[in-house]
Amino acid sequence: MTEVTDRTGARTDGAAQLITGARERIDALDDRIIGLIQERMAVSAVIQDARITSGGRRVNLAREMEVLAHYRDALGKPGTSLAMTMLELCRGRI
Ligand SMILES: C=C(O[C@@H]1C=C(C(=O)O)C=C[C@H]1O)C(=O)O
Repeated sequence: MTEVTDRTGARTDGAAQLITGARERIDALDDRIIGLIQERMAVSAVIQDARITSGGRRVNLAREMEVLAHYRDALGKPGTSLAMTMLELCRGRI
């Protein structure tokens, strides 16, 4: 059993190679997801700043309900948790 196999938890070299390649794809996907979240945070900040400058409030709960429903419809109940975390990243804690 090679060192690669130890790191993956696989019991065969073939499985270890498959896992190593798939993990590289996951790391690349995670980089893209993080980049998209950072892009979303920047766009969200533009909206919040415009609303505050106009005399409004940072948070708009009706819109947040739409965002939460969007994620729940696509991903199920854990999608709601994911969206809540993302909203916190975008507008801070409320
Ligand atoms: C970006 C907005 O402002 C806030 C941030 C939101 C978001 O990041 O999706 C949603 C609603 C608001 O609480 C908006 O009103 O669209």
